[in-house]
Parts: sequence; structure tokens; C-alpha cells
Amino acid sequence: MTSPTTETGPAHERVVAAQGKAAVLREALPWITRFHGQTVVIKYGGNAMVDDELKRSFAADVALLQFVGLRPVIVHGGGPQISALAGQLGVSSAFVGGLRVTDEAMMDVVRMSLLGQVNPELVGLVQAAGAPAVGVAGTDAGLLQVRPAVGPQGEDLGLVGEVERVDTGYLDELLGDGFLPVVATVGRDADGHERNVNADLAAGAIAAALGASKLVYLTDVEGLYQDFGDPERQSLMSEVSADGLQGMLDAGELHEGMRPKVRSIVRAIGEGVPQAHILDGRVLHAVLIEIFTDEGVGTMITAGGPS
Ligand SMILES: Nc1ncnc2c1ncn2[C@@H]1O[C@H](COP(=O)(O)OP(=O)(O)O)[C@@H](O)[C@H]1O
Ligand SMILES: CC(=O)N[C@@H](CCC(=O)OP(=O)(O)O)C(=O)O
Repeated sequence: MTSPTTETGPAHERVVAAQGKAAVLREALPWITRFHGQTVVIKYGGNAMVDDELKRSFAADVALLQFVGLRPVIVHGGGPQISALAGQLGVSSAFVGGLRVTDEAMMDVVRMSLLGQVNPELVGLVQAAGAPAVGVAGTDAGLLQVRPAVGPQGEDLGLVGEVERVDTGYLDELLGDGFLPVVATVGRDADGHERNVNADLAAGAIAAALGASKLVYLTDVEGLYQDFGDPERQSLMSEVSADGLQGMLDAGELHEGMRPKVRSIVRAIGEGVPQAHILDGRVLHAVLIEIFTDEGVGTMITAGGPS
């Protein structure tokens, strides 16, 4: 009897195609084994929430991470979504050092957008993919305890919060019970007031407090560029050390939304998170490619390695 793989024709081609798919699954095995039971914090930036298909695909990918034994936590942003709602409601916003100056009216918009729109939508998409997602506000059970934040030159930012302490008790319970937390980054200060927390900074603090094995940022660029903004010289950095990043921060080489990500990564690595990644969330399955294949995508940041 001939084996199916030695035949020719459509049946043979189907087997070969299926073998290709099986090989992809097989390639994932060492990574699934390595990260089994490990916590991975994935920051889903508002700029990466480009369209419904991408959002659905992201949610299904994170559900898959859980099905194969990882403990994913989503921390989402929603900057563009907050700005859009603020525009519709006639509330204006200014940014200082990448942080949105937040007065009472803007705080209402932040709540409406993050807690009322972005979070429930993501929770619904992850649930639709079959995983038991739970929406969590940073104000729940002392998760994000914050103090008033100030700008780089000591500017008053209003109701912006800087993370002071993370109580992971609630997240630990949820993860231990098999739930998939989806965190909206509104925090609470010592006076009990809600404050707007930058999602990049919150994600790093949560990853460090949970003892995560990986911190992943999904954004709207391929990764971190050297000489960003100079079309002649700009190049993607595939790997960089936390020290190297600190050097770039000190030299003022990082701007806009990248600064809080990098600050947060440097801090999280200093607090024991072994590796962080900045990936292009506009690419389908970016998270799966990073975690489960041998391909390096985006920028990987580690404690050591080349700077
Ligand atoms: N060195 C750099 N490399 C890549 N992107 C950079 C760099 N410096 C600044 N940026 C900017 O950071 C942006 C990503 O941050 P942000 O707009 O806050 O997105 P997100 O919503 O994902 O948090 C990029 O679109 C880019 O304009
Ligand atoms: C204080 C502050 O800046 N908070 C952010 C919170 C949302 C966020 O961080 O969203 P992205 O990750 O999509 O940028 C804001 O108001 O835009």
C-alpha cells in the first residue's frame, strides 16, 4: 500500500498543506512548554485597535494563549478613542510628556470611553472567542493605587495618576480560577478619587507586580526605531537592553507615545520581568508569532544583551 504522501493529485496536495499546518503547531510545542503556567501581560494600545477584524483576531489570539496553558492579562489603552469621544462631547485635551492633562470633564470622558466602551468591547470579543474574560477597572480591589502625577517639568496634569502601588490580589484570584482579566487603567488615589492612568505605565507596573514572564506592547509601529523620524537613517531595533533604552531616554531620542512605553519597560525589567516586546499590533497574529514561533518580530528588550 502506498502512503498518502507519495501520491500525487489533489488529495496529496491537501495532505501536504495539512502537514505544513501541523509543522506550525509542532514548532510551537517548545514555546508552549516553556511558557506553560506563566503570566504574560499584553498591553493593547488604542492605536493598534484599527478595525473590527484586527480586534477580533487579537481577542482570539489571547484566548488561544489561555487555552494552551498561559495566564494572559490584557491591559488596554484607548487614547484615540478617548480623544474621539472628547471631540464629540466638545471637551478638549492637551498632552504633556505623552500624558493627557485631565480635568473633571475629561475624567468623565475617560471613564465613559475606557470603562463604558473599550473595556466591555474587548471583554465581549475575548468571550466570543471562548475564553472567560472579566473586565477589571484599576479601581477594583486596590489594583492601581495612584498619586497625583506631574509633567516632566513639574507641570500640573490635573486628575492624572502615577502608579504608587499595585495590589494583585484580585488578579491573582481571577487567574487562579481560570479567568482572563481585561484591565482598564483608571486608578484610585489615597483620597478615594479616580484618576486617569497612562496604560503603558500601568501595564509595566502590573507585569512587575504579578511577576510576569513577558510584557508585550502592541502598538502602531513595527517596533522601536533608532533615529525615529529621519527617513534616511531610521531603522528597526530588533533587540536592545534595558540599559540601552535608558540611554535613549536620557538622550531624548524617544518621543510621544514611545516614552511611557520605554519608561515602563525599563522599570519592569529592573523589577524582575525578564523580557519585554514592542510589536506591531496592526499585523494579524503578532502576539502568536512572537510567543510561539522561532521568528523574531518587533523589538525585544532584555536586562542584558546588546544595547
Ligand atoms: N523611537 C521610536 N520608535 C518607534 N515609534 C516611536 C519612536 N518615538 C516615538 N514613536 C511614536 O510612538 C507611537 C506609538 O505610541 P502611541 O501613539 O502612544 O501608541 P499606543 O496607542 O499603541 O500606545 C508611534 O506611532 C510613533 O509615532
Ligand atoms: C494619563 C493618560 O495619558 N492616560 C491615557 C489613558 C489611555 C491610554 O494610555 O491609551 P493608549 O495606550 O492607547 O495611548 C489617555 O488619557 O489617553
